[in-house]
Amino acid sequence: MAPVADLKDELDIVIPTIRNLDFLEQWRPFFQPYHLIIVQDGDPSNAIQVPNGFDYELYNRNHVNKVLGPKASCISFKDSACRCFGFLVSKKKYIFTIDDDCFVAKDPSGKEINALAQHIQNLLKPSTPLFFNTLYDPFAEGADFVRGYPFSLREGVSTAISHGLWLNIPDYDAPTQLVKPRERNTRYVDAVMTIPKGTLFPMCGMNLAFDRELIGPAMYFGLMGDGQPIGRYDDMWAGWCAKVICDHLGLGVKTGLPYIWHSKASNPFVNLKKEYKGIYWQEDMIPFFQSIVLPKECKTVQECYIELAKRVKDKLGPVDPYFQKLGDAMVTWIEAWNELNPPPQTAALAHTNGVEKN
Ligand SMILES: O=c1ccn([C@@H]2O[C@H](COP(=O)(O)OP(=O)(O)O[C@H]3O[C@@H](CO)[C@H](O)[C@H]3O)[C@@H](O)[C@H]2O)c(=O)[nH]1
Ligand SMILES: [Mn+2]
Repeated sequence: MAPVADLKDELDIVIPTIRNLDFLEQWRPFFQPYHLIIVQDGDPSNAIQVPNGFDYELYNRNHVNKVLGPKASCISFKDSACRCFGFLVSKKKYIFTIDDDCFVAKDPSGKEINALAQHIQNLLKPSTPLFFNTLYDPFAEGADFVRGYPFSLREGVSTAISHGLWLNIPDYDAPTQLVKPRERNTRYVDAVMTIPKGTLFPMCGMNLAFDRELIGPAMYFGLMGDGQPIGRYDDMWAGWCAKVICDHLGLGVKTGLPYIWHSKASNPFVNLKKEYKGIYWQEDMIPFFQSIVLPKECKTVQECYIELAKRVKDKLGPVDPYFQKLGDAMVTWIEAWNELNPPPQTAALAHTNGVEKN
């Protein structure tokens, strides 16, 4: 792999955790130069030990409530969806988010995979959503555009999201887990490809990176877990919203390398209880997202997202009252995002007027 741009001052690593952070020892060579944002879920009185030598900030539920006040209602509790709070408070251009049961995988040659470096490569190089390159990522070393690929499209578009994959425990839904409890993913597919414009995909949050300045406000992981009728659709919801907005704004989404080693299979029966409404509702959710054509007046992610929230309430509200709540929470999320991430000119104005943001 070509030398990787050093983004240590431009990228935060966001980790949701309800367990412990021992997994960081394996990632130390790759992660130590980076700042970690740890979002501790569950009981805030539990002490989470962070291995020595890492630069980090840790937020538990008390911090979420303190930072957001009433807007904290949009941040899920007791679900990996809580990770999006880390996206909100970060001040960096890039985010890499990883689960605490994901370890360093090895490629077929036995070499340890620096997943972060591959995500950075994916994000810094253009995507090609408008015309599929059959030799996959044309910007990868040793690859290029194939014959017949229009030269007018070879510049590509900016990449907003890099979606990595998993060896060992694949990200299957509960019914599939129940039917195939011992199935392990041993296939290492050496490819990165752009997901074509107009095509949705199931975004998994366990090995994911994105450009926060390009798509951050759309990376809301919804209302899941405690007090909600659904779980384990956090990343899926964010992925569908983000992909529709990327398509509208001419941004790219890539999937494939890097792989991580996913070590823990969560309980399929517990997962089924969390997922079952989602499995049923997604037969309405997917046609909804496939039908979305955002107005040309929507020029920012926030404008797109607020429009999307309106349509969620309007079109999915009749499916279940949950979507009314979700639509409102999407608006709250954007309000929180704008409050914590004011546009530069606003921030500068607030500063000159002596209105220091605390
Ligand atoms: O209530 C919770 C549960 C978990 N977490 C943290 O979130 C991640 C993922 O947890 P886990 O590995 O148990 O979940 P999986 O079934 O393997 O994967 C799901 O998680 C999402 C992908 O990231 C997606 O919904 C499923 O693929 C770990 O870091 C837990 O510590 C939590 O914060 N709160
Ligand atoms: Mn897991």
